[in-house]
Amino acid sequence: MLSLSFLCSEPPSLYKPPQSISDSSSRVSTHPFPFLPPPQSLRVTSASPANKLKTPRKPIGLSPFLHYSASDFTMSACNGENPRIDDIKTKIRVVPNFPKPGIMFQDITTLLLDPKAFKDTIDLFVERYKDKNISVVAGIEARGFIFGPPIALAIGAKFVPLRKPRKLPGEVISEEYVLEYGRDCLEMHVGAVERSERALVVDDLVATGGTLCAAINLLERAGAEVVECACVIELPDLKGRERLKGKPLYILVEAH
Ligand SMILES: O=P(O)(O)OC[C@H]1O[C@H](OP(=O)(O)OP(=O)(O)O)[C@H](O)[C@@H]1O
Ligand SMILES: Nc1ncnc2[nH]cnc12
Repeated sequence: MLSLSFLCSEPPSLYKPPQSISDSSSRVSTHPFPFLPPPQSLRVTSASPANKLKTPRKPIGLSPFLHYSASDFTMSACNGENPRIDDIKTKIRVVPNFPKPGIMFQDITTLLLDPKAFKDTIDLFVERYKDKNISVVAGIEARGFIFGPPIALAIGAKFVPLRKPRKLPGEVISEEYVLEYGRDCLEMHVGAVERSERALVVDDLVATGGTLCAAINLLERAGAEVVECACVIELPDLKGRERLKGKPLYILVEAH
């Protein structure tokens, strides 16, 4: 097996612990759902470099936590996008101190329990990418495998899994990267992507941006053009979008 390994650049700043965590011994607290903790101050946004190219972003002040722009309202055929995003953000559980102390873990498994919110999530991405001539959706293990395939099927693109080391059986290229809580590596099958293909990278969350950076590097080394990266959640305080080599990032929800 041929394995070429490259190391992504260090993140500009790693995770800063939250100012107060009420329950440091337990990972789960209370929530509107009996079994879920309360949502953090999640801010809803569809801002991305791609949007900025189309329409200047102008918050219209619906709420201190909801930042909409004119372009947000034009991205959906019936202007129903923001209620959908509002609902999606309430379905994401925040688990303090997982997988280690100080991390506020954004848990999308609770979003998956709600078929409407899960479908709305996929639909929002499909509406954005269906006419963008994308031939490859590259999903990042593991949670990018949940959102990537339904998007790929809906827009008529192939799905390419970007996997953790030693999971793919064929010849691979590899990229190492630095995480919010450790180091890791992504691999892609040689031949899965052809030169000049237009690729979308999908994951559940961008934190430091190291994972997306590694994914972009893999696709570009194969000769593909990375059109955009798409995630459900961004942790903007970690400035991950600054590590994406100038590629646009589209997200549904910001978490602080
Ligand atoms: O922007 P970054 O700092 O690179 O972090 C984001 C990545 O971290 C999480 O995956 P994780 O590595 O925890 O793996 P998992 O999906 O297999 O749990 C998340 O699903 C992203 O892939
Ligand atoms: N805070 C977080 N929640 C969920 N996944 C993550 N990956 C990196 N940071 C994360």
